[in-house]
Amino acid sequence: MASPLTTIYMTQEQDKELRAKIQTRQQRWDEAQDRQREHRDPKSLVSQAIAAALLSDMAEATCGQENNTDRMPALEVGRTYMPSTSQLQDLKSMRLSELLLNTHHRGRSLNLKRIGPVVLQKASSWTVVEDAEEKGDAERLEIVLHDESRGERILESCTNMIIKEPFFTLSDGGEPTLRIDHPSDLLTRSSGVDGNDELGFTHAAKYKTKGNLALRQGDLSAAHSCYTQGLDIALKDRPVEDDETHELASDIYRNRSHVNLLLYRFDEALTDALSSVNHRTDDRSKSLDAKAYFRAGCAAYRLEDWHKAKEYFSNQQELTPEDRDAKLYLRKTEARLREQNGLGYNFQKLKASLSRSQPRVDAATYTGNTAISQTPIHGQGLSATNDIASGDIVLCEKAFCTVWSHEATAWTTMTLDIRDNRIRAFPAGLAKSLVQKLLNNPSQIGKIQSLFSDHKGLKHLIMSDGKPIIDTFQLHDIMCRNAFSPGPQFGEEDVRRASAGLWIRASYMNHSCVPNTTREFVGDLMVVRASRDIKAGDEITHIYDDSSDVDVRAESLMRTWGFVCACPRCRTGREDGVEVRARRRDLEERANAFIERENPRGASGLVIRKAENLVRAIETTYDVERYRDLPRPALTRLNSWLAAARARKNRNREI
Ligand SMILES: C[S@@+](CC[C@H](N)C(=O)[O-])C[C@H]1O[C@@H](n2cnc3c(N)ncnc32)[C@H](O)[C@@H]1O
Repeated sequence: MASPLTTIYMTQEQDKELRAKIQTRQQRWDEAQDRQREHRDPKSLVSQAIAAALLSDMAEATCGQENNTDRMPALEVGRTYMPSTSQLQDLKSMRLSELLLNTHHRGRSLNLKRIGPVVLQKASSWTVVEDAEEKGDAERLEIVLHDESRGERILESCTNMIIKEPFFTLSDGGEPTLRIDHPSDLLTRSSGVDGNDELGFTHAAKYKTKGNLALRQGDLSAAHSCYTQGLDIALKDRPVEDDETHELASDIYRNRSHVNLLLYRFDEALTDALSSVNHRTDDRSKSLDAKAYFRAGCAAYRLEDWHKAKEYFSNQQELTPEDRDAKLYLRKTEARLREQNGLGYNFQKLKASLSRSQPRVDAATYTGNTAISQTPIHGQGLSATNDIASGDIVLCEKAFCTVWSHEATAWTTMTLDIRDNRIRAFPAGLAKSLVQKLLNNPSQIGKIQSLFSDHKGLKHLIMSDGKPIIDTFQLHDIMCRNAFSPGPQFGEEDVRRASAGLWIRASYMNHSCVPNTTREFVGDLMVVRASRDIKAGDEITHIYDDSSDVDVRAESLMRTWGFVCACPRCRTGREDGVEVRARRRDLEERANAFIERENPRGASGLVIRKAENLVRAIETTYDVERYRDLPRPALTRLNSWLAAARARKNRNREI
């Protein structure tokens, strides 16, 4: 995506191979349908897992990163199903031996124990599990794509787990498997933390101490578990009015807020920090409350709720007027509020703050010139709330989520979508980061769910057993229709690990081949400017794919966004006929080769005349009448080259 998401064009051979690889699964399916569910010997399954784990470790050690598209993991997509939205208490427990192949066991739950190592593959992780209560049988359990929580691999970090409404099917390799696509279908109890200690106040204090120790050792997940258990005990057994318990609970909330900030769980960090505030007037309490407000402010800042952040940092400053952090963060928050209110960005400063290790800007989103509304082009879109002059900012949006090609989290996978039989490049790394961010911060789920996608999925946030329900198929389709690439800002782009991001407000902009805006990126800040005067009420459009040839553009618009563009430019382009378009493509290629070869600085009169001849030749491929109000993109680069060469020549003459 100079355009949208990086398209990886595969050779016919590669395309055939990939389809074959994915489709052998179908044959295995047909074979498996006839098979009775066999007894699965735990020992042999565990041995398979050990061998596979060793092999995948060796592959990792010897190959490192794959270096061609063949080796990109391939996923079949489009076989969607809903995540479980039931509470565990409403599900009837079942045994592993009752599983039926190709079945979603709705209304049931499985209590399992991991008995094998975890085999880590790029697109999934799998292990071996047995029934927690009925030994003797075992099955393969696989998490597709999203085996991560709080920065830890989920399967590796737990031994006991419950699957809600289990889906028993075949893996890509044809193995009967308990498959988990939606992270909320799996409930785990973290290993290493004993939840069955004697209850009582002294133990809540013990958990606090254990949590502090885990925090010092950098084990954030364990620290979080300890604090949570400490809070459970403290709040369950003693009335909160009890002073001692109240103070202990406050301490644990404040500490857990700190851990949550480190875990990027800003929703809980905010509620924890506010729950810990005591409003007492002695110096010690004031200082602890100031600390809590600082944490609440940081959480609100990361959630980009600038008004709340300002309120909390102001509360902190009131309690501890000399605190330098409070002053610094108040200043930063006020700068964000100015940006949000349209009082301008310091682009120079923002650009200077960027580097490969810091590719994201500290800036707010400004959407003031736009409104979301129904549009004639398609569904919802953006319209201008006031007149915007050519060159002025329409909106500036900080990405909700990005991954950069040079970051470890970036990776692209190839998908074959069985709904339209098309192969696409999918930013799987971005998908994982997005799921993680939403699981960590359920308050953000609604705005993502409202974005356009083909798979409708869930309409609003549902919490179940303390977890937000995430429909990963819905997120997959949302990403396919809305993600963009911020381009190669920090060095070469690697197609196997393409940079990609999601900008929520900008996602509402429909495509036009004659758009009224341009977009550029400053790190993860998308800056959209008017490319001509826009009147209040006009729809704001940008170009999803700017290939100059109508067929190339149409293929990309259909492959990536699933629509046929009916604009005058596409209509006129098609009317040109095959021969004229082929001639134009050929001339454009010659023009591009010319530009690569010839430097406009110091170009001789002869070279300039060559460029002028090429311009004239390309112009003959555009019918004057039909193209009167339409752009002629095959000329854009060459005309810029000519303008630069002539300007240089004139300057030389003046000297
Ligand atoms: C990023 S969304 C744009 C917002 C979308 N209209 C909505 O209702 O939220 C992209 C999707 O909008 C539709 N779309 C955008 N521009 C279009 C156009 N010029 N013609 C037809 N459909 C378009 C396509 O379905 C595309 O996949």
